[in-house]
This record gives sequence, C-alpha cells and structure tokens, in this order.
Amino acid sequence: MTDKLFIFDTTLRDGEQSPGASMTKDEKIRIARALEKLRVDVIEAGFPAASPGDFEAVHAVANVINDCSVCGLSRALDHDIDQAAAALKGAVSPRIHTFIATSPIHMEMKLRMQPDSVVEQAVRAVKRARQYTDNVEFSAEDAGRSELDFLCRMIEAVIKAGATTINIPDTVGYKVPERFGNLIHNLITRVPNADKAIFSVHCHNDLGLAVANSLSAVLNGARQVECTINGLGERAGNAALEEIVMAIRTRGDVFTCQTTIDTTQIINCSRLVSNITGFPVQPNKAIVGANAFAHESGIHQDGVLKHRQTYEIMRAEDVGWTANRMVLGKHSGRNAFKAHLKRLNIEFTTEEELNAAFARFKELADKKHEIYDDDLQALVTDTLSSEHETYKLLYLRVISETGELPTAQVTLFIGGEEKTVSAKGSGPVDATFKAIEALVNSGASLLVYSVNNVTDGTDAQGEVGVRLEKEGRIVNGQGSDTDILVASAKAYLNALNKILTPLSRQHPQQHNTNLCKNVP
Ligand SMILES: CC(=O)SCCNC(=O)CCNC(=O)[C@H](O)C(C)(C)COP(=O)(O)OP(=O)(O)OC[C@H]1O[C@@H](n2cnc3c(N)ncnc32)[C@H](O)[C@@H]1OP(=O)(O)O
Ligand SMILES: CC(C)C(=O)C(=O)O
Repeated sequence: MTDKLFIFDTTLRDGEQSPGASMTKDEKIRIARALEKLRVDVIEAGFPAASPGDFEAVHAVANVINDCSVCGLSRALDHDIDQAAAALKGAVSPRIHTFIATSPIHMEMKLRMQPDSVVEQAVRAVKRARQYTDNVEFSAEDAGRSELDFLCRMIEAVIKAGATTINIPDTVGYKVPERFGNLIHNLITRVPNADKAIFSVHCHNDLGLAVANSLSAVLNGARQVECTINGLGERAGNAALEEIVMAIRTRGDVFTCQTTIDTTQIINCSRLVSNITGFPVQPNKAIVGANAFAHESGIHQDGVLKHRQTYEIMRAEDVGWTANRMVLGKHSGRNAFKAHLKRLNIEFTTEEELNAAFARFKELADKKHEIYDDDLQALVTDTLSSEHETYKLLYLRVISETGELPTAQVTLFIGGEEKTVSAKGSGPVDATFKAIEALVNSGASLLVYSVNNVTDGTDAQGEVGVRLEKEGRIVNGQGSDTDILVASAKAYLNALNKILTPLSRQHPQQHNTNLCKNVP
C-alpha cells in the first residue's frame, strides 16, 4: 500500500526570496503554468502583503491556475491574512498559509513576545484564515530549533483552530537527517489530534542537507514536502523539487508513498526558472544539470552501450531530456519550430509573437549549425520580454585592439527615435555599457555581470546576465546571442527596461556581494 506525497512548490515565494530572483507578474504566470503541467499539488505564488506587485501577481496566478491549489503566505496578522484572502479571490482551490516563529531565539529576540502570546496569535490567525477557506496551512517558523513540548502544544492548538496542514520548517537549515526524522516522528505520535492534519516539511539548504532532511521526514510520516525548482530559495536555497520527486520515484523500495508529478516536465520547468531568474544551473546538478545524464569516460560509455543500467539509475527521458533529438537548423520550417516549442510548453498568444520568434530563430540558425532547446528557450524569453521595451538595440560596433582602450558605438531606439553615441571603456563590455549609459543616463549601478554559454561549441549562444540596482531596487536582465558583446548589450538594456518601468516588486535584499561584477 502506498499513499500520496503532496508536492508544494514555493519557487514563486521562497524561491523569489533569493537575492536577485524577483519576478514580475507575467514571469510568475509563466512559471505557474509550467508548474501546473508538472502537476504539483500546491503553488505558493507569493506573499500578498509584501507589496502591491506581489499581491497582483498572486491574484493573477490564482486566476489562471485550475488544476492545483494556489497559496499565499501571510504572517499571523489580520492584515496579512485579509490581503492573502483578497489576492486568492477567484482561485479554484485557495490555500492561506500563515506562520509564526516558535523557537526561543525568534520569539524572544525577533518577535519580542512571550510563548503564550505566540500560541494565542497563531490560533487567532488560523481562525481568521478559516473564515475565508477550509484549506489553511500553519507553519511553525524555525521549528528546527524549537522546543519539542512547546511545538506539540502549538500544533495541537492550531489544528484545533482549523489548520489542515502543519508545516515544520527547518528555517535556517540546521537539522541533520536522523534528528529531523525523529522530530517529525515525535510530533506525529505525541500531538493528540495529529491525525486531523497533513504534516509537511520545508527544509533549507544551509548545510547542503535540505533534500536529505526532507526525505528523512517523509520516512517518518511527513506527507507534504515544500520545495523549489532547481533548489532556488533564501540564502543557500530550499530542497530541490526534482531531487525529492526522483528520489521517491527511483527508490520505491525505500519509500511507501508516491507523488503524482509528471516527471517529464521537470527539465522544462528547470530551464524556465533558470532563464527567468538568470540563475544558471550548474552542469553537475542532480537531475537537471547538463551533465546529469552525460557519460564521458570510455569505461562508462562502454558499460552504458552494453546495458544502460550499468551506469544509469534513471532514464533521461523520464525527466524530460530528449533521447532522440530532431535537429533544428536553418533549413527547418515553421511547423518544426512550432513542434519544438510545443514540446517545451511554450505558447504564444498572438501570431505576431510567433512570427517575431521565428524570425529570430532564422537569424540565429544562419549563425550556428544546430539549435538546441536551450537556444530556443533563450530566444523566446528575448521575444516575450521585448513587449515593453523602452530601449532597444539597433546597432553595435566594438573596436578592440592591443594597447588601445576599446571603443563601442551604439545605436539605440529610444521613445521612437534613433540615437547613436560612442564611448571608450576599460574592456569591450565596459565600453558597450558606457556607451549605453551615455544615451540613457539611468543612474543605476551594476552589481553582477555573468556570461554562460547556453549550448556547446564555439558557435554556441552566449547568455549574459546583469544585475542592476537603483534606489534600493534590484533587477536582473538577460540577453542571448552568438556574439557575446551583443548579448551583453541586450542584457543591460533588458535590465534597464525593467528598472526604469514602474515598480512591480521591490525586493528587500539590497546587495549580493558573493557574485562577481568584474566586467571585461
Ligand atoms: C522564513 C521566511 O521565509 S518568512 C517570509 C519572509 N518573506 C518576507 O519577509 C516577504 C517580504 N517582506 C516584506 O515585504 C516585509 O517584511 C513585510 C511587508 C512583510 C513587513 O514589512 P514591515 O511592516 O515594514 O516590517 P519589517 O519587515 O521591518 O519587520 C517585520 C515585522 O513583522 C513581525 N513578524 C515577523 N514574523 C511575523 C509573524 N509570523 N507574525 C506576526 N508578526 C511577525 C516582526 O516581529 C516585525 O515586527 P515589528 O515591526 O513590530 O518589529
Ligand atoms: C514561512 C516558512 C514556511 C518559511 O519559509 C521558513 O520557515 O523557511
């Protein structure tokens, strides 16, 4: 007998708390649609009380998703709960998720509240949420460092108040698997009304143990796991959805539960999230890394050729990698192009968008031999995100020679007019950015510049990510092209187009000093 493990995806909420991963409403809708196809059970779409932009984004997601529950996070405060309820209006299955910290350090130092008042506030919050929906989740923030007796008391009280899901977060990623599993076991056996709720876990990856802790909890009775695509999330991130799901599926001999995830959608979701946030997936990342199913050494190749399972415990196709590729190139037509996009779950709402993407595809195919899925994803992101462009690149010429400062000549389309300028810089990218700034004068500062090749070979598309900051607001921009300088200019303009448009979501995090901002 197996039972169901619910998958609660929080890419759009905790994932978005990654410094620099803020998403616009449209980006959240695109990811939510992909998560619906992946068949997650719950999509946590945001924190409606955080900003008007996030409220709108949660509302929009709630109104386009039909096949899974849509959830909004709120503190244990009337105002936050009312905002969450209002944002979720129209959802087929709305869930309000309310939380309050239960560890001594959080209660004393952060909330500055007595434990009794914390229980009272939690009960009040759950009751208020229940006035809006019968699908209410309660989280005991920092449960991983909370005292067991107090946690039992709190959980019993909030279940009695109407919470239907009890989430046990390891908020700071402090637990180790055996202890975390024991905690879940103890809670489920000690709380008298535990059978009236589903126990859930939400693990952070500060010690690289988020997935291991989540799985240990599942072995001890947790039946919901909160996780994110690519493990995105606050600080070192959350448990990676793809790793949890594939571990449960691959080790059916160990786990007595199953998810209802369509695993073939995993790669599409991973690429989409990476593309939108500008956070690349490391090649050796489990399941979704480019090398996860690649074999390089002769002995491994020999083994796989003779019998695949000698070196593979999962099938690449089962998570959405294509085993037999239909090659897309400059001789391909619109139907093949559309078929590839359909497989990637990319849909255009208008014929113009499709035509623009097809024209860009043809341009790219003229420059490189083979177009891979990542190329398409990058190219389409460019097409979809160019809708609201105030600044558009028309022309770029960069001269770089030994012993001389590089010069960039840039022509931009700004508010209906073409404008050209030249500027020198310490490197070709620096010259390009300086020339753009000479025309735009944005006042933004560059926090991060990164380059990745999207596909292999010297004809690969380069994908550039930049992060700009202006008056505390941080945005990411992406651009892709076979010419790294053109990709850099596009990424910079993409970020400028976001930062100079009205604020959709202000991220609380101001700086990320771990990332490099040296510009060549
Ligand atoms: C572990 C997690 O991931 S929790 C979720 C984290 N996500 C976010 O913080 C979302 C983005 N946050 C925000 O936009 C803002 O912090 C807001 C809108 C939520 C609140 O902003 P502000 O009202 O300016 O408060 P600020 O963020 O400075 O401080 C948080 C306040 O909430 C209180 N608080 C924190 N958690 C809770 C809770 N669960 N229930 C009730 N109050 C809480 C704090 O004690 C503090 O109260 P104080 O102002 O009386 O000292
Ligand atoms: C609000 C809760 C679920 C959380 O994000 C955490 O504790 O990490």
